[in-house]
Amino acid sequence: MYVSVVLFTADLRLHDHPPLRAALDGPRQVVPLFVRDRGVADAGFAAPNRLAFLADCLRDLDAGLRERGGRLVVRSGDVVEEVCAVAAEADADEVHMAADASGYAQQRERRLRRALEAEGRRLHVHESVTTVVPPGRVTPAYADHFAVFTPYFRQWSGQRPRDVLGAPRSVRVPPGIGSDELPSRASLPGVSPGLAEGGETAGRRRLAAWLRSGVAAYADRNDDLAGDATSRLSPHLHFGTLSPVELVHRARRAGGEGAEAFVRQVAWRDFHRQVLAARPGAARADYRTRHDRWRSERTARDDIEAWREGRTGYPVVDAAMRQLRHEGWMHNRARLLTASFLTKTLYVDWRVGARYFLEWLVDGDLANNQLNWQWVAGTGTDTRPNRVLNPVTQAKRHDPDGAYVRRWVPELAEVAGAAVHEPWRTAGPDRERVAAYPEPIVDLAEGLARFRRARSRD
Ligand SMILES: Cc1cc2nc3c(=O)[nH]c(=O)nc-3n(C[C@H](O)[C@H](O)[C@H](O)COP(=O)(O)OP(=O)(O)OC[C@H]3O[C@@H](n4cnc5c(N)ncnc54)[C@H](O)[C@@H]3O)c2cc1C
Repeated sequence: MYVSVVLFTADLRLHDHPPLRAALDGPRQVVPLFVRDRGVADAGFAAPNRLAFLADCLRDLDAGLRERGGRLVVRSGDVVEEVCAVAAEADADEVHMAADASGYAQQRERRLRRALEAEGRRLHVHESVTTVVPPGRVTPAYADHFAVFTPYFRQWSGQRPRDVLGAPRSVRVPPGIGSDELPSRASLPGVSPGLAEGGETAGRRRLAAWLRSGVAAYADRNDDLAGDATSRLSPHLHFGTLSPVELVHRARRAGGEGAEAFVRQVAWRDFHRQVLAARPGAARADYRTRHDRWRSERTARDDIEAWREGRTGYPVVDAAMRQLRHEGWMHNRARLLTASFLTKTLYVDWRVGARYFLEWLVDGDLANNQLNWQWVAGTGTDTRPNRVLNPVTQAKRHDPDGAYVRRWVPELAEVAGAAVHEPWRTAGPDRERVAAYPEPIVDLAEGLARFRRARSRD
């Protein structure tokens, strides 16, 4: 019997799964494998919220495989050693997996190919994580990648994504392959109380609800902080419990302005992946440096701590940072505001903020996080380096009646209307009512002047 191993990575689903479909093509047995990779933990990427979501995903994937006569094999350790060990145990002929963008993922693929070929086995790599332009795909007109979103999107829109693949009806796993126990979210410490449920079942439910009653209004409402009118599909896209190809097909089928705007936003995810695939170093270093001499972490320690804990005295910034800790997720507009506040008002290195986001975000994703941080800090692709988002005017525009701030900052719950967005100064008229709320840690004009002085040195 021909045996294949399917290594699940950032594609923890059964629907529209090219590696699984290829492995099942013909009379074959398959070992569906997930490795809890020591390399990912060593890189500091194993944060509690993502581990909890991942535990849900693995349990759901195992349940789906069992319904089809199979099961998920889970191993822990070095990914290459574990895949080779399982392939040897199962006497497998080949391994199938998805391509991905980060330097780590590219190195993993190279190591795995070498190790498997040394044992006479083949590695097949599929496009399962992106939608249209896959990581590492060279586009002759733009050397190795697109640095500007608009021409990228033009090319992206001109290509029809491949057809959606159905979930398999049955999966036959060879007997006797040992597996670790499946992890469970209940046993994990430090998880946000409002964390969403993981897994393909939850993801498909969310997608169906979004297409039914959310996407049509996306173009008008996606920046409405209190309305929560975005899809919240990002953790499902990050873990691959939803296929981006299926998502785009179904959104386009729904049609209309909202769906178009939504699909354009999904293309940003591919855009960042093709940048990271070509420039893996951009996960750590400036993509396009401005030679910033950021305040040192020691000098800015108190400001950084206030920002992390949501007590800067700027209500919308504090609301967003508290939402992050409570839910492990934050609205895109809030991510933009808080990142701008850290890098351009406090003048703190974008890496400090990016690291903190990765500690908490359930969708924390190297490509999207690091490159969005750089976009805001003005060191990234396609960016306006000196644009600063004023947290007060932005809050009045995107949370006009203050509902978002009042939801997350209970000290301000009694303050009516848009007045809630003003930083609460000692001399202010409502100060007594909001005595528990902190003084602003920085004067906006001073923060901006510091930023402009620093950038004008270039
Ligand atoms: C500083 C900063 C850090 C960020 N870190 C991450 C991160 O770690 N992981 C992450 O998935 N997104 C990140 N984003 C992008 C964006 O904020 C989130 O994708 C979005 O808020 C997720 O919510 P949603 O699924 O409701 O988005 P929707 O508005 O419903 O969009 C649908 C999907 O499109 C993609 N998308 C939307 N906006 C962007 C964008 N700007 N860049 C790339 N893809 C996008 C996401 O996959 C998202 O799920 C970051 C943005 C900023 C400004």
